[in-house]
Amino acid sequence: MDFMQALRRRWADVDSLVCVGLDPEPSRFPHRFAGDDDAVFRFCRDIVDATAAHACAFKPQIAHFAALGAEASLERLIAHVHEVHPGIPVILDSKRGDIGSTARYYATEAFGRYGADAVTANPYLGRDSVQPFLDHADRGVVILCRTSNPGAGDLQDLPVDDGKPLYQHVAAKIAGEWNGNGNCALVVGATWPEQLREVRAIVGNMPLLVPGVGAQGGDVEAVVSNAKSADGSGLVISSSRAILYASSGDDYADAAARAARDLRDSINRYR
Ligand SMILES: O=c1ccn([C@@H]2O[C@H](COP(=O)(O)O)[C@@H](O)[C@H]2O)c(=O)[nH]1
Repeated sequence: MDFMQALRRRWADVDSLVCVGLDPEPSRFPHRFAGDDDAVFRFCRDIVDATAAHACAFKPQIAHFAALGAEASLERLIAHVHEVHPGIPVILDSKRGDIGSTARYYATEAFGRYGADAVTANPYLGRDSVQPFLDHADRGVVILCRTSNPGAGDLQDLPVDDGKPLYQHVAAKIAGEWNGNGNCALVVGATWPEQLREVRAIVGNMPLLVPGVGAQGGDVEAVVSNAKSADGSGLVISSSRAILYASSGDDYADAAARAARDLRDSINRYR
């Protein structure tokens, strides 16, 4: 089953648009992990196992592992998801973007080394820089369009040609030209509900990865109302810190499960 099929099946099977972000920060781990050499893997594994029933996808952020020298933990974590929770797609958030000859290696890193089902990519260098990812037709390529951060508009809102902002051209180009294999999705931040509405109008039913609820304060009702697809799905709404660190006590896994379930329920109220 390819990434898009797996995602659609998962939306339906668990009636959830929640993506659980995996952004390990050892200083925020519960005390029981102090001195544990394998803390990054074990903490993330516990979160995965506790939240899987409510998740349409998992999204590990590569810098959170690489900065700790914990790439091996990331490999094991993704293998764990595939082995213990088959059918839940893993989106590796690495936002890669480089000339084509190097991008080939980034594609091998994401899909070969880590075994991710999808990867985030930066379109700034143009189509040839994303093509090595697009060529993996069974994997998803989730391309930055209108990011969740405060400075997103610095470049992404610059008017192009007809006065429309750059992010709308990115959305149109990817939906119209880069999606020949049907494996593209876009990143649009939950913090920008109006832009979400604009992008949905441009891309039809293409999946949107939407980070920015939870710790960044995005409004769930506005996200879902403005950006759901025609059938009430189409969204991968990602939350990391609000789920991972819902409790710093020994109930961290149960608290994470409750946070993921509550987010699912709150999203479903507006679908
Ligand atoms: O526009 C973007 C693209 C990616 N991210 C990533 O999502 C998570 C958000 O974490 P929270 O704790 O839920 O705020 C993080 O890994 C970012 O790198 C994003 O926030 N915005």
